[in-house]
Amino acid sequence: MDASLTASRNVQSNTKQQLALVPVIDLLSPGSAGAIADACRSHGFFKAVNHGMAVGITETLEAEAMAFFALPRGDKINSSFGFTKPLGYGCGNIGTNGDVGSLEYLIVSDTDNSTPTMPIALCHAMDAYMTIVQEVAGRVLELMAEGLGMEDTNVFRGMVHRDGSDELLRLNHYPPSLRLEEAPGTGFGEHTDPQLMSLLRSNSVSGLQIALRDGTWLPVAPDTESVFVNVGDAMQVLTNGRYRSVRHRVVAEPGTGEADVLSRLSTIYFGGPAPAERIVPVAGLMGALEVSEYMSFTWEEYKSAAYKTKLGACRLEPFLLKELGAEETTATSS
Ligand SMILES: O=C(O)CCC(=O)C(=O)O
Ligand SMILES: [Fe+2]
Repeated sequence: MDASLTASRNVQSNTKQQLALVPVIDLLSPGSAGAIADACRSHGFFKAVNHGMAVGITETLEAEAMAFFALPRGDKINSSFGFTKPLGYGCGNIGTNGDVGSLEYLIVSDTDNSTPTMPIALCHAMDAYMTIVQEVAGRVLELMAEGLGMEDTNVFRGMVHRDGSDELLRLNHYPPSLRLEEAPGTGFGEHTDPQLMSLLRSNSVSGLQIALRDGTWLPVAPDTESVFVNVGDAMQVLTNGRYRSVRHRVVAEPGTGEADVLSRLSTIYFGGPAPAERIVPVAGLMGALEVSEYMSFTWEEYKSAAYKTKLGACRLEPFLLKELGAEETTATSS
């Protein structure tokens, strides 16, 4: 066989194998910025180790969250009374457009301090967690900029860590008792996160899957010691498509015997900008002749458009500048 053909086949199959693995990045290693840029381009997702988050704080949050979700349903509903939707407690629904999932959740915002009747220990645990997760988010956002060779490595971090920025913390709990008869297996349906990026931690119960670029689903083994990073839609636009948001979902495992008593608990930090922030490709990143792939919009406009769609919709699609051609459009919306 032609040696160059064999070599090219090997490269293709190596690339496929590499894609099938979740990139693992040591945030303290000297090459982390480059490795993060590669992962954000290829997967829009990676696992961060050596992130420096205090174990005690994450364990306390997990314990307080489990205690909260163990409360009677009425108490959980009452405890988030006063929150403006989508903040607060919810069960079975995801958003307001008919999406369902086998989970209950609690969403709080960093700027909305109206936590009227939530258990005080849980509030403290969430505050403490928010402080440490924001530090990791800042570091990751800086490395994301550095990996693109940007002169100002504070651009993304500055958007998310600013007065009035839209930072959320979400606790998701998937008890076997909530498994859906009408849509078995649906823990949390496939979607991309709209923000710049999300940081996800979970207990040791599996379920998270990410979509690779070829559309295949890759199960992500849970790892209680690591933080998983999702590239969000806003980052895709800010980098004019260099970094791609990742489609992901949670599959509710059928569970047998022992596994039936295990519930997945995940904690997700979403790093979004202030409502009036304009989401356009960062000027310092654009080549001389490069044009934006997207219309100009504010975070507020994007968020309200996203909330009107079904969870699995390609939410960036309506903002694509179609002149780029049909092929480009299809590739970007995946
Ligand atoms: O609960 C999980 O593990 C992931 C959920 C998720 O993707 C989300 O809340 O946006
Ligand atoms: Fe998500």
